[in-house]
Amino acid sequence: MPEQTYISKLRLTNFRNYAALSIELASGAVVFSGDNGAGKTNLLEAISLLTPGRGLRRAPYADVAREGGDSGFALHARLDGPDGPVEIGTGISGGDNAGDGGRRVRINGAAARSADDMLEWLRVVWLTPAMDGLFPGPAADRRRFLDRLVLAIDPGHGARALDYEKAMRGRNRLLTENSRDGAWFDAIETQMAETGVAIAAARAELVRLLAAMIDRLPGDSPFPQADIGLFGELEGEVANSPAVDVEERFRRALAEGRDRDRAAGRTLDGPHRSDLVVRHRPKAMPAELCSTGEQKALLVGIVLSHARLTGEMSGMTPILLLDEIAAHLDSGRRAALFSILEELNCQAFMTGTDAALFSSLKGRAQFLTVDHGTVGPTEDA
Ligand SMILES: Nc1ncnc2c1ncn2[C@@H]1O[C@H](COP(=O)(O)OP(=O)(O)OP(=O)(O)O)[C@@H](O)[C@H]1O
Repeated sequence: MPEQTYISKLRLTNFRNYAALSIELASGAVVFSGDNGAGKTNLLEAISLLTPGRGLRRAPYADVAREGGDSGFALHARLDGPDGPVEIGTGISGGDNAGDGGRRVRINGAAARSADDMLEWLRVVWLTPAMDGLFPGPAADRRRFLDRLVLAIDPGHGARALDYEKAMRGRNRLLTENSRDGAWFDAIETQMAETGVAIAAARAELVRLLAAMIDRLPGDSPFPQADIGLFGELEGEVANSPAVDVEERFRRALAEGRDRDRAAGRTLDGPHRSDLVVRHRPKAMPAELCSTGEQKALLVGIVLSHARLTGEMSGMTPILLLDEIAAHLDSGRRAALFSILEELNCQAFMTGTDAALFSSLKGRAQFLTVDHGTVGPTEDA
């Protein structure tokens, strides 16, 4: 059984529409309700910055800093978990160069080497309305979703992806500059082959483990089982051949593809072109052809299975951010979601304009009302 990790206290300074906020949080379900524009998603965004990356909106930090503030922002969380309380702080300082150097992270008062260090203490996973178009939408969004799923069980994945992108940008520059510097190409392509195959292997492993977890969803679950797979040459090869052989083949393919890629002005093959393929198992239908509600239910099933996997792999329960989760779910599905969340023992933040959608959680959740930069207990909850 993974041990529960949860945020017991959250403090925001100059974060979006919050000038200063300090709230105590319960360990299970937490419901934020309030009018449109009150600041519910902003709270989830703050929590999503407790994991590496730019958070659930992928916004530039300059946009996150409160309008009318000093161009900086800070957030601070107190975590309670198996290792006792941990204090995590992150933000950017104000002034002319706000955010230029990325955001700073402090853990228990000491500067972290990188944002990846936060993964030692907590894993955060989210589902937002922006992800409703994930299946019919562009492959890049599914790749990003997939890579976030990998990161939650394999903290080295972020650095790997950055190294690959950096090398690929270098190669693309050589291509567009029409460079013939073979030694320089060789060096960059070797790096792309190493990191690219590592990325493909990590994705393939995640899909294998997650598929096994999805199989544990009951066949009659309101969140249908998904068949998941990867579309990508490297991901296919790593399943069947030793990584060194795949690396060598990819390195050779890159070298042989230079003229073609030069004509295209960019690298045409590699894990940056792969895709996550999802099918609705009970309907035997590609996910992108399912109804909006069916797609949402599929996605919820994947995210819940992934939460279970993350707990089992990392030994700590992930923190779930479920923005406007009740909107597309009928009351039966909502009740099923709440009981799965309780069984997973995760701290789960849920938002909605109407607290009544969460009424079956009365007495089992913390209800907070958000009102233009303030947060207080919801009356009648
Ligand atoms: N940098 C910023 N400084 C001040 N206010 C901001 C900043 N960025 C966004 N806001 C404000 O935050 C509010 C949006 O908050 P948020 O998206 O959290 O709303 P919400 O409660 O989730 O609403 P909805 O129910 O419509 O999704 C808007 O009023 C917006 O103007």
